[in-house]
Amino acid sequence: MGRQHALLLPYPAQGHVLPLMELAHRMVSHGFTITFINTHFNHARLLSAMPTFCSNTNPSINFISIPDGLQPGDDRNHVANLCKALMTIMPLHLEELIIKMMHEQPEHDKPTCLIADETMAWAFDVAKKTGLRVAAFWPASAATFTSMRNIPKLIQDGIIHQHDGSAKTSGPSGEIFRLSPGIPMMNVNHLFWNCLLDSESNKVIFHCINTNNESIKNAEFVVCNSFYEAEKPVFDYLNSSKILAIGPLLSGRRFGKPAGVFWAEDTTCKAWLDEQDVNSVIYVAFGSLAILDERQFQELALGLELTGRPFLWVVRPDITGKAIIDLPKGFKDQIGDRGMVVQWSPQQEVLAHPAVSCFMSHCGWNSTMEGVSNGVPFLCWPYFADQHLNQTYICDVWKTGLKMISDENNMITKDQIRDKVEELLGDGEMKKRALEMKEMATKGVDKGGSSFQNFNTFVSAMQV
Ligand SMILES: O=c1ccn([C@@H]2O[C@H](COP(=O)(O)OP(=O)(O)O[C@H]3O[C@H](CO)[C@@H](O)[C@H](O)[C@H]3O)[C@@H](O)[C@H]2O)c(=O)[nH]1
Repeated sequence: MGRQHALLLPYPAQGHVLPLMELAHRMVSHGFTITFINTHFNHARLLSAMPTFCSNTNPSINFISIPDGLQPGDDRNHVANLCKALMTIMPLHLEELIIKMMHEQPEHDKPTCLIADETMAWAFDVAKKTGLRVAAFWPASAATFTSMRNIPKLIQDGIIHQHDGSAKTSGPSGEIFRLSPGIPMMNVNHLFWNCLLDSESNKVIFHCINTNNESIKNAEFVVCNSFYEAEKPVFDYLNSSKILAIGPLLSGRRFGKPAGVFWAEDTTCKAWLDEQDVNSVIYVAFGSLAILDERQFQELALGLELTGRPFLWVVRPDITGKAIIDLPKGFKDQIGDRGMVVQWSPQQEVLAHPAVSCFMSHCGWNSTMEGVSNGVPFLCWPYFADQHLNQTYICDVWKTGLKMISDENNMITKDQIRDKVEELLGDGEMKKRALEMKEMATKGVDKGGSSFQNFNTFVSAMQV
């Protein structure tokens, strides 16, 4: 058996690149050579966040890039425009790349398979055409995956409209349904494609998902960054040997360094955490895409001040969508050493630090899995996409967190922030359950665990 050469293609966003890069490192440890295909735009970001990025990486991983179809200066956080551009332009570049590699590389080094993000399912058609084996990577929950695969059923059951996936029956809290007993309740208005900030984007993504539902039939496996024990009813409902839970990929104990981040990590917060009491620090971070309006941003700062507790707050340079970020007047003096603000943290290490007591999060799936695998309870502040459903898992299924709730002015107030922190940290049962989840997650990835075994099944099958 020769050394297998896998092409890995992420959706071009931080929450997708990071876990796929971790998968690349794990595959290398099982004898694969990897070509990791970023967009030109993200490749440049990775290099500017860490100039030694490529040279410091495992020599069995080769980084290359192709165009994403957008122009310089275009907004790449606009999910619908990005997806449209990717689907139109990228297939040609990917096909050209594969054909070139097939021609130019020596026999023992030719690519053998493509593992692409499920949201880039058009790539499976390209791979099939060029004779590569295909697997899909799904970076989020199996519940979200299931909701997308069940679009035909939701249409048939009269839950969503066929033309755009929106709710058929409307009400103040949307229509709530359950796909099958044990699966978390879902709100039609919170389905992934109904939650992308504007109706045009929702429609575009709904159509992408329908196209992907066809292309994914080409994939031999779907490897999912979740673990069986976290979503047992969903995996049982899917009842497919093709869908393999192999997560959590990103925890405190990662294989892969460098991390593959788009912003330089501020590692000074680790020394600051070392000086804090055990189980004392509120960690606040909203992933790579969420935006807070300026009023809400200021209120959050005041809320953290009001808690009187130490906090570590990730304020991404684009968190308010504006070039300049204004903290409330006098905030830094008021806070002194009690709080630390960074632009980007080494999050997996932060969450594994004993000083961290809770995680105020937008509930992106990676952040959710990272909190879970470190036994950290959550304060949930979802923004869009799958994050409401992830909140349902945290608060209603695993019961390891509390929901932050907007008031009539669409604000999460400073008083609520203080009160929810106190409620969460005063609830010993919540922490106990979080530690139980941690134990399950850890067991899953340890030798002999469910994710460990699924990963072995996957790599062995792709090596035949
Ligand atoms: O200061 C920070 C903040 C975040 N992260 C990392 O960045 C990743 C963020 O991923 P995630 O929590 O999933 O959030 P998003 O960046 O918002 O991810 C997008 O992709 C996810 C996977 O599909 C979806 O679940 C989200 O809704 C979607 O917004 C995580 O690994 C974090 O550890 C850092 O390393 N440092």
